[in-house]
Amino acid sequence: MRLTLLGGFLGSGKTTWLRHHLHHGLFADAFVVVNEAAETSVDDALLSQSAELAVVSGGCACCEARDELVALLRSICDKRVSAESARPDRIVIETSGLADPAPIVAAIRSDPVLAHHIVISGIVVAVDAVYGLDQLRQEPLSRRQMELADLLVVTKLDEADEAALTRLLATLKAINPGAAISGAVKGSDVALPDHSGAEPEELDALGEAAGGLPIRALKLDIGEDIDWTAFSVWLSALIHARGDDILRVKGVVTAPSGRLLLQSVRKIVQSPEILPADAAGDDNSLVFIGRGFRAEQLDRSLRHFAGLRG
Ligand SMILES: Nc1nc2c(ncn2[C@@H]2O[C@H](COP(=O)(O)OP(=O)(O)OP(=O)(O)O)[C@@H](O)[C@H]2O)c(=O)[nH]1
Repeated sequence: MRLTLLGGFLGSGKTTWLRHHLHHGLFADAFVVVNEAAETSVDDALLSQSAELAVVSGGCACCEARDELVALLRSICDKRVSAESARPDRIVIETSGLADPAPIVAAIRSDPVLAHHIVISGIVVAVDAVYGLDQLRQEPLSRRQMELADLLVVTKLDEADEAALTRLLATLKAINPGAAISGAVKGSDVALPDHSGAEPEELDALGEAAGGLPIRALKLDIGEDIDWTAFSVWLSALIHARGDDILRVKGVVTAPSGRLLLQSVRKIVQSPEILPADAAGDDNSLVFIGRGFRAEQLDRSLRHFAGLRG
């Protein structure tokens, strides 16, 4: 089986790109494994409509959940052998935004069963056209992900400033000259601008601590009796004020207008997407990923703002 590892930093556009390619043939019939750093079922709610799917949610597949991932891949190999079927012939693993692809590749290659059945055919890394350069400057993990890619997919070209984009492209070329680079808008391939004359950024060496405090994921239950207007004002204000620390928010809420997928990447908030009533997913909890805040602080702030006790 050919295996594609799909990585990229928090909110870089992995799920959007994969969802598009599941619908449009590149990964038709692939078995999809989604790895989430936090327990949120947003990605499987979005992807389960188009693929056979399994979720590894006990942490990042490069560390805490590595054994879980290996066991899952072994079970896919066993089923294929016992069914004497050529399917699936392809696996895609969407890693969490906090995963380093290298230990995942090493875990697959060093397991005798997996090494026998699985060929790693490529590491695809999504790069956010808006925040990619900042992430290269500040986040050691993000830089490592981009350095390891065989294919760098620069996403969100529709949001990017052209000068910053050509600088990002030149910098990607400089840090990973062997990788192919493509562009995407909402998953569809889009031509990249000419960046042959652009100067790459001189990146400083990043120690492991360069990103400051560790990035953590936490889940906030918001309950069912919340005042939705107060909640949405609170969330917008929070992201506006702390969007450099709160790197990613996502979750599903049951609001009066239906089941809504809410998400933001730093200060960019997506318009809520209405999910089918029967799509997978836990409602009324949001996952916040970032640094410099605690669950109790967020909970207290929300309750105070929304006038809730408890
Ligand atoms: N404007 C625009 N928004 C995009 C594009 N691709 C993704 N997004 C938005 O960016 C946000 C994050 O996209 P996802 O595909 O969920 O990113 P991800 O890398 O899977 O996120 P995590 O799994 O949480 O790390 C969502 O709000 C998407 O709708 C794009 O090409 N253009």
